[in-house]
Amino acid sequence: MAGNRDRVLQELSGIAVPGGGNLVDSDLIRALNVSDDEVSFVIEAADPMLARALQSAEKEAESRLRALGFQRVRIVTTAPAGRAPSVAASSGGAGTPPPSLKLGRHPTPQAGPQAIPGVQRIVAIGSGKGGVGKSTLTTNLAVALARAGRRVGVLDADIYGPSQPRMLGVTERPRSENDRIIPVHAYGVTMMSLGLMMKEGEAVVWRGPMLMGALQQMLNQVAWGELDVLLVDLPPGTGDVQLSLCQKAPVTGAVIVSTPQDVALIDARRAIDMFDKLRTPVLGLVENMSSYVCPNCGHEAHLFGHGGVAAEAASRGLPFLGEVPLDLSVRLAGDSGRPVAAGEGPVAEAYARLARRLIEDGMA
Ligand SMILES: Nc1ncnc2c1ncn2[C@@H]1O[C@H](COP(=O)(O)OP(=O)(O)OP(=O)(O)O)[C@@H](O)[C@H]1O
Repeated sequence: MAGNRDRVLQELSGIAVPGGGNLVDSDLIRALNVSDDEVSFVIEAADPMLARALQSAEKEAESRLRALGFQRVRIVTTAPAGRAPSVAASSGGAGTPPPSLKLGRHPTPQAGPQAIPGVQRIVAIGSGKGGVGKSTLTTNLAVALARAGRRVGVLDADIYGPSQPRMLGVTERPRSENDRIIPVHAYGVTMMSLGLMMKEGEAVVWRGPMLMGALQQMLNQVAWGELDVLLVDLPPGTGDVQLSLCQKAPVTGAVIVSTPQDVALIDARRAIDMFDKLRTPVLGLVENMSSYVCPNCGHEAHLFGHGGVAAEAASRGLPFLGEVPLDLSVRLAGDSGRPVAAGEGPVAEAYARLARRLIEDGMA
């Protein structure tokens, strides 16, 4: 009950913590769940020493909440096992001291979505299912938009599998200047990715709050400059990153990518429902791997079916933005860091059509 939750927060804000402040305004409470007779939450400390120092605050919270009438009170105090990975970014040359940037800190309290100065629109590219080509679409759409004269940025928020650096052929590390991260540029696109801050293959082991902190830094600490549109490559599914993005930034809307297969469409529906719940408009659907034209005989086959995404869009009253064929050149280009949209041919034209559609509809 909302009233119970407010009472719990009020009680917790009366409990002082070492170093000043209280449990609530020091942003230590996570996963608060309140029902009629039960309350549970996590106190997340920045390090194990602080976690130990917070034990008396935990005890006090438990007895105060029991005194409020809660039958069951479950509190867990945790701290990250290791230090957050620090940024290995350098200004390029060997021997240059690394800049004082650290990604993966806890999120700083923010009253609501915060605009990025100079950035006109933020468009999230999402999918319900992994591997449907969301990152490939983001890269190529960005390149096609840049070729059409738009000022485009790509924020690679696919935190568990950042692939924008590889697909845009970028290996240089971002620089820092006055505590700001200077993004990199390729094919006319301004880009920033966690993948540029980590060694290749290094798994990101951050948990929810640190992920949110990293995303917040990528939105607000990167010097994005003047952009008509910032495309955000989301991780697949419906999780913390999607939620944080819509809470921390004024997202113009989301484009959902799916293959025509039923299983992908089921997951795409989940993604659409999630954006509805987050009150982020779904700007439209894109069908990827739509058709396959045999390079030898020219026969067109529909390996994953065809038209399913357009039908889904029609049944939901959402715009169908267009389709991209299944073509070996897309993968080869992505793997070699030379996006297919930067060249010529039918696939590059498919991305150019999508870009024109977004521009005409005022989304980019
Ligand atoms: N239209 C296409 N034709 C051929 N191959 C494609 C096409 N679109 C994507 N691919 C290939 O499919 C694979 C998955 O694509 P991609 O990484 O973009 O998917 P994703 O949805 O972003 O996946 P993830 O779940 O990792 O975020 C890649 O190897 C990519 O090159």
